[in-house]
Amino acid sequence: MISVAEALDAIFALVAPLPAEDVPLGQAHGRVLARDVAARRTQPPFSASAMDGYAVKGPAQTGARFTVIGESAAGHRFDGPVGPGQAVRIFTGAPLPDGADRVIIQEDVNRDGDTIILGDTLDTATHVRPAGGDFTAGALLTAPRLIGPNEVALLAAMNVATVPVTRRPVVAIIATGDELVQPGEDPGPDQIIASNSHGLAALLAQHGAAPRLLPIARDNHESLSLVFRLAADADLIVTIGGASVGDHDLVSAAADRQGMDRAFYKVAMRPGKPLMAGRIGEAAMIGLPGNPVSAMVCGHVFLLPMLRRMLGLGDAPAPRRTATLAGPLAANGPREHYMRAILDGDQVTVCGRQDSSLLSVLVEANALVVRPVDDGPRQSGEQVSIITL
Ligand SMILES: Nc1nc2c(c(=O)[nH]1)N[C@H]1C(S)=C(S)[C@@H](COP(=O)(O)OP(=O)(O)OC[C@H]3O[C@@H](n4cnc5c(N)ncnc54)[C@H](O)[C@@H]3O)O[C@H]1N2
Ligand code: MOO
Repeated sequence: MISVAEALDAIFALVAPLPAEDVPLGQAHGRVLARDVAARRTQPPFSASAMDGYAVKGPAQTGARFTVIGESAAGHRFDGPVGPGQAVRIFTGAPLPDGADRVIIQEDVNRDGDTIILGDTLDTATHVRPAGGDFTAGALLTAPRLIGPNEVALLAAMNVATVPVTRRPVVAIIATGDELVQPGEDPGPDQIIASNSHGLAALLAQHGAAPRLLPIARDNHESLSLVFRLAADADLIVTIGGASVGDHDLVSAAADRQGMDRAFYKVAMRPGKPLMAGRIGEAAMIGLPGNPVSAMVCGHVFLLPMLRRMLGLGDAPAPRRTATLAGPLAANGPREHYMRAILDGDQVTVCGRQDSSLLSVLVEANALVVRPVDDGPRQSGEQVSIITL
């Protein structure tokens, strides 16, 4: 059995960053910027007022008088210069008139017809936003990066209406097993509902993939071959279940029949031991264990890092941090253990039931405590490594 770190390295070697495609700005949220993008204009394109008030030129002291000669509003500039002793009524976002160097906020002004008299409590700020104060034409939003709402706003301000993003990885998800039916169907007496396939589809979609849930493959070679063929054009094929050593665990043999070039089988981790990975033709293939929590944990530990690599976001394991144990833990065995746990502030409580079939426990948990191989017993108050869910 190889270690989790070795398995992750082997998995990274199975995939490469995908090519870019152009999408309208309205579809860029949640995608990965594939190339640096240059601002197509300067923002603000002119010196602008930051406040509602009066644009004036020259020394502005308490009691000074200015004649109001016009108005500058956002979208409607005042045409012409402002000279000494003159003021232009101005509003936030409006172009600063030529000659003006300062905006006096209206709260600091008394107005009498076309004359303003500056009050006793003048602030010293100019309230002017210089041209290009945010960015200048040609300034870069650098890639790669995940495009969130803030990036969407910046790209819009840069007048970038079409955005180069990494193509979404197409991930075919194949649940396997005679015991499975889809949610909403009528299970027979010995059947259960396929769950982790749907959970993984959600996890992958949330992180930028295009998941495709294929029909459930039954525990025979014909069915498995048929569903594998449906997955042939995916970037990544994820099978669930049938990975262990039982008489009906046929995924490995079925993958071999599809010509799988195997990278590894079995990882020293818990849950997730019977994990396999390789390539089938143009696609990478990951075979996950069937236990619902095992599959979801492998999703966090292997699929998401793999997805980030395909999206061009680099090669890194699931981010970890430390937290303080709220209770003692027994020694760990020979497999790296990903224990479902509840993180509250800095305190982490490991859930009492760790069986890899318990989705209700996974839903209560918001973190995985990562126990190294052969980690000794841990006391309450000790620092442990965690992955947040
Ligand atoms: N003799 C041994 N038995 C087992 C070993 C072992 O080393 N020696 N390993 C155990 C471990 S660890 C795991 S994990 C499981 C994994 O087995 P498989 O990957 O072959 O998974 P299945 O047997 O097909 O299913 C396990 C379990 O999960 C349920 N399942 C499967 N797919 C789904 C799905 N899409 N949604 C919901 N539930 C699913 C399935 O009904 C089983 O209950 O093997 C141990 N055995
Ligand atoms: O590895 Mo299995 O995933 O422990 O339940």
